Order: sequence, then structure tokens, then C-alpha cells
Amino acid sequence: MQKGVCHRCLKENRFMKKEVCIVCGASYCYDCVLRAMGSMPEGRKCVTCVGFRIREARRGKLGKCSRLLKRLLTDSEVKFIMNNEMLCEVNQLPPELVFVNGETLSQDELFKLQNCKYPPKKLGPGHYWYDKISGFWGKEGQKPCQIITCQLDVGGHIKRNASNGNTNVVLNYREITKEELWMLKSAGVPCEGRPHFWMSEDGRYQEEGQKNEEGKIWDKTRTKLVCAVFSLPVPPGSKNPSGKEVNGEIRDNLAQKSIHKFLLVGYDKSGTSTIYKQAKILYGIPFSEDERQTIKFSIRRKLFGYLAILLEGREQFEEESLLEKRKSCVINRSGPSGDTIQIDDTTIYSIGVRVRAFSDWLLQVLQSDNSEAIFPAATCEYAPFIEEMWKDTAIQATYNRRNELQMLPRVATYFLDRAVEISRTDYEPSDMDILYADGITSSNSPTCMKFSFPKSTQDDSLDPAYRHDSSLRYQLIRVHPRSLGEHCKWLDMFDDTDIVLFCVALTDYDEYSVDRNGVLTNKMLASKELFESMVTHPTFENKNFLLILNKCDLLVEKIKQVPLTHCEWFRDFKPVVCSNCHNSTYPSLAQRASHYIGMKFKELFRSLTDNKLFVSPVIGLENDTVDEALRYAREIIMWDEEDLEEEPYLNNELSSIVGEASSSCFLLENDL
Ligand SMILES: Nc1nc2c(ncn2[C@@H]2O[C@H](COP(=O)(O)OP(=O)(O)OP(=O)(O)O)[C@@H](O)[C@H]2O)c(=O)[nH]1
Ligand SMILES: [Mg+2]
Repeated sequence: MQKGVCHRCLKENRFMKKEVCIVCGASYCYDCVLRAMGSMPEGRKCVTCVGFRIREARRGKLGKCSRLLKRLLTDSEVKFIMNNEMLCEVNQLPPELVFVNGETLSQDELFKLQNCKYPPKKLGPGHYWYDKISGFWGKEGQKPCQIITCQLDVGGHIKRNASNGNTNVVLNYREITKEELWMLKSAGVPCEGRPHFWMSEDGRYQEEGQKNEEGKIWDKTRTKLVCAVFSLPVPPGSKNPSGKEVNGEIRDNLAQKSIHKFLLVGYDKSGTSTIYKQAKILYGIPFSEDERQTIKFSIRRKLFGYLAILLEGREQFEEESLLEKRKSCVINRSGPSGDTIQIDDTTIYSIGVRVRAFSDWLLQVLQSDNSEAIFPAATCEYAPFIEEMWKDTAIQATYNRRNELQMLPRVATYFLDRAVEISRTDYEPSDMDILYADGITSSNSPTCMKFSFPKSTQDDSLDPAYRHDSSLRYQLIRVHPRSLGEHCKWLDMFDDTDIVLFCVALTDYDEYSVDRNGVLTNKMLASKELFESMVTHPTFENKNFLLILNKCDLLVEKIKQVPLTHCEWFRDFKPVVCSNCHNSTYPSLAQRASHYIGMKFKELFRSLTDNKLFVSPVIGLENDTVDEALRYAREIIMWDEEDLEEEPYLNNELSSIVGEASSSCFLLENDL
């Protein structure tokens, strides 16, 4: 039967949702489903399929009916049918299809497994490994996906290569995977040599041959964070035992869905940490005390750096004005009128003794190697000097000419305006300060946050089933490319990513940085190279990619100074110059440049994957654009979930519709 056709009335309507028989896969439209499926004593099966075993590929969908059925029947009817579907005997998993540590299960063993306190989630036919001592559970050849109840007497003995690890580190007979090795290292477990550890369910471990048992690895927040980033399981907490779930309780269809993962990556300084922090603020995820302290320290250190630039600028201005004075003296002496009027502004840029002493000290410290060590203590101690210095007329005069100081970044103004407040002992950074400050953690280790989207007005244009999705959880993981290794070789640790948010700084086209091999490279080309290695990475085949074109605000200014063709990849950018087109509906040069860059990435993506790249322009420092981009990412994942096996063309058809919902995305989607 052709796709999109109802198996009963044979009418074709590809946009109409259909309900599918869990045995034969036949799909029925709204008008036919009740006639074809009858009273559904075993759930959604054609009348002729009742009594037959379900198609195993559909086991994950047991108990999760479509919106169509919910529209047709009352809540309690749907609940009753779904209950039957999950609990009736013929729909149960046949034990002989489940292998644990290489051995097939008996009915008894399967019962034990399904009814223990923490049973495996989504158990279907297949080959699994189970470490009885720690409770680790996973699919054969893969990293652990869950920690289930330990000491269950099911299946055979675990094999060393059960999870296909190649780290030379053995845990309860099994060689662990590299993700687990990161986890152990994060917990401070010494993994040098070829150690064999014994680890119990509560995370206490002991190296073979050593007498002492070591503390629990699960007590460390860092370990849990690493687990979250690499999708490794943590012990089922007492607060949230999953024990009862398997016994047929129907939970909300959406709540059952596992967490959706967004992987945020971009070349150096493309703005990933800004977007990450923006997301935290947007979705109400507080910064931890640790993060706040780290950022406070970095703000203060930066402030000292900005002050130093001001001080150097002052010196320069002072010298210039002295020179100017000398010149004007010469002119005055030889002037025809004999006038002796002189404007003496040298005093404006000269500073007092105390400020000069402080200034000398600061410049010296900044140039020394151990400034890191001096700063934390020094910042508070010198707060009174900062105040005095800030009030100094010479400094203020220099600050007024800050546009001439090339070394001073734009963001400096934000912090310098509040220099006195920031250097006080009781200063605590606000969310805005954190956003404007650089970085989020002191190292470049991956960071992640779980969040859900608050309901917005835009959501009304979405499918009703997704409207109230505060129960849906998302995870944003920010990874620095440096921690992905050469050619992104560590990328496979993020194999369960739902969508990659690839961030590009639009202003990179005329900027350069030194690459791994010490060669000066155009940053846009370096960004392109990183994009290529991610897109072509074997584990990322067929992944959704959303290109985030960041720093739109800065592009507007830069494009006036430097043409886009500066970058060799953009040589054929020829915007039509239209002298009469000054009205606001006509796209600006920056908009056209950003379209064009988006299009270049789209072309590249299509040539590498045959898939469609989604694009979203963003200003990292403005919350609404970041919100829009993340919601767009959510929409893209949703289309994927709209059962693509039934309607594979949905993706393209919908993109323009949804484009309208996310206005800034629309611009690109439509034009390209
Ligand atoms: N004006 C403007 N500045 C931005 C924008 N996005 C980021 N920035 C600034 O660009 C700089 C780099 O941004 P980050 O978020 O630190 O970039 P990153 O990707 O984390 O860079 P790494 O530290 O190399 O990982 C910071 O000073 C940000 O404040 C933007 O959209 N507009
Ligand atoms: Mg950064």
C-alpha cells in the first residue's frame, strides 16, 4: 500500500494523521479507524489481527496512542484501550527473544527482570549485558544505558568485551568504554596502568589486590555532570524510583518521551557560551554558586585589564598633547599676528601621585607571569584605589575618548561604567553581568543544563499535542571544539544528540587565528572546516543540524568597513546595489550578507549529506533571538517525531509553514 493511503477507504491524504495497527502496520484515517479496529480488546489492532503478536519494532509505541484516537474517544476509553494494549498476554515480550550476557531468558527470569525495583526501561527483544555487582545494564557492544537492580539472577556471566570497551580498564569483569573512563577520572579514580576495579551498586570501589575500599563515586556532583553530558546512567535516586512504572500505569504520552538533546558547538569565540548562558537565564536555570564565583573572579580580572588599557591610553594622550603643545609653541612664535594664545591641555591627562603609583603597580602585575596568583586577593584590597582612580579627571577624559583605544573591546564599557561597584567587596554579579562576562567555567570542559520551554504565544501555532510541553525536558550541552580532539574524534560520545546547534560568528570572515599547526587561518574557513568534520562524522550521519548565525549586530557595523569578499569562500557575493531602496522593507547589506553565508553553508551541507540544513540568525546578547533559535530547534525535532516512516515528505512541506512561526528563521528559509 502506498504511503499516506488509508488501508480501508483507500483515500490518500498525506497530511491527515493516521492510527496504525501494532501487528500488521496498516494505517487508518479518522473516519475508518473505529470500523477497522473495533473495540480494541488488545489495543490498536485490526479486527483480523486480534490474537496475533505485535510487530517488535512497534513495542516502544505500546500504550502511546496518536492524537487521532484521543480526538475520537473519551479519555477513559483511551486509557482503557491503552491499558489492554500494554497488559494483555499476547502483547507481552517473548522471553526467548531476550538475551542477557549471551543467554536467552526463561519466563521466570524475564518476570524477575521486569518486576524488580529498578527494571530496564524499554526492554525489547535483543542482546543485553548486565553487571550483577554494580547493576550496570546496556545493549551488547554499547556503553551502559541504565543502572538496574543489582544481584538479579538472570542470564549468563558477563564477558570482558560486553560493551566493546577498549580502555584497558576493567570494572567487574568488563572492559569499560571511554565515556565511562572519563566518568571514573572525573570522580578521581586513578586509572593508570591496566587496573581492575570492583564496584558495588552504591558506587564504592576497590582496586583488585588493594585492601582499601574507596568512597562512593556517585557522591561527586562533577561525576553526575559528566554522566549527564555523556548520557551515562546514574543510580536510580530514592526520590524518583522507576520501579512501579512497568506495571501498566499509563503515564502521559509526552512525559514518557526521553530527554531531547541539543549539542551546541562552534569555533573559538563564536558565542557558544553566551548562548548557553542566555538559555540559562531565559529558562530560569540558576547559575550555581561555583559558576557565580568563577565568573565574579573573571569579571574583576577583566576589569583590571580594561583599566590597564585606559591607563596606557592616558599615557599616549598625554604624550600626544605634550607634542601638540610644543608644536603650537613653535607656530605661535613664528605666527604672523604675534598672538600668544595657547590652549594648554597637557594637565588634563596628567594624574596624581597615588593614582600613578597604583597605575604602575597594575601595569607591572598584568605583565608579570603570576598575575593569576596575585589577583583574587588584590581585587578587594585595591577597591579604594579603583574608586579614586575612576574619579580622576585624566582617567575620565581618557574614557571619553575610548573609541580611539583599539585594544578596548566594546563590552568593556558595560563593566567600566560600574568599575567602582564591581571592585567593592560585597559585589555579586547580576545575570546580565554573567552574560556579558567571558566564559562560564574556568576550563573548557563540557557544560550542560536541563530545561523546558515555558509556554509562549508562538506556541499557539503549534500542534496542540506539543503546546503544553512543560513536561518535556530538553538538555543543552555546550562543548568546546578543543575538547572534541583532532577531527572531532570524541564526537561519538554524543551519539544520542537529537540536534546539533552549530554556531558561526558572522564577523569571522575577516578575522584570523592560529590553528593547531601554527598556521594563520581565516576564522570563517576554520569554522567551515569544523562544520565539515562534524557533519561527515560517522556517528553524526543523518543528524539534524541547525546553523546559528551569531553576532548579527556586529555584522551590521563590520560589513560597512570590510567587504564580505575579503574571505575567499565568499568571493562571489555580489549584492545588487539599489540606490532607491532605502525603505525599511528592503533587506540591508548585512541581512543579505547573512542570507548569503547561510546559503553557502546550506550548499555545503547538501553536498555532504543530501539533507537540509536549517538556519537561524541570532544575536547572542539578546534573549529573544536565542529563544527563537532554540524553539526552532525544538520544532525541527518535532517534525522528526511526526512518524517519518509514514510521512517522509512532511519535513520539507512543514518547514515553510513553521518558518512563519519563527519569524527570523523565516527570512532565511524562504529566501534560500
Ligand atoms: N555584540 C555581540 N557580541 C557577542 C555576541 N555573541 C557573543 N558575543 C561576544 O563574543 C565574545 C565571545 O563569545 P563567547 O560566548 O565567549 O564565545 P565562545 O564560543 O564561548 O568562545 P570560546 O571561549 O572560544 O569557547 C564574548 O565577548 C561575547 O560577549 C553577539 O551576538 N553580539
Ligand atoms: Mg567563551
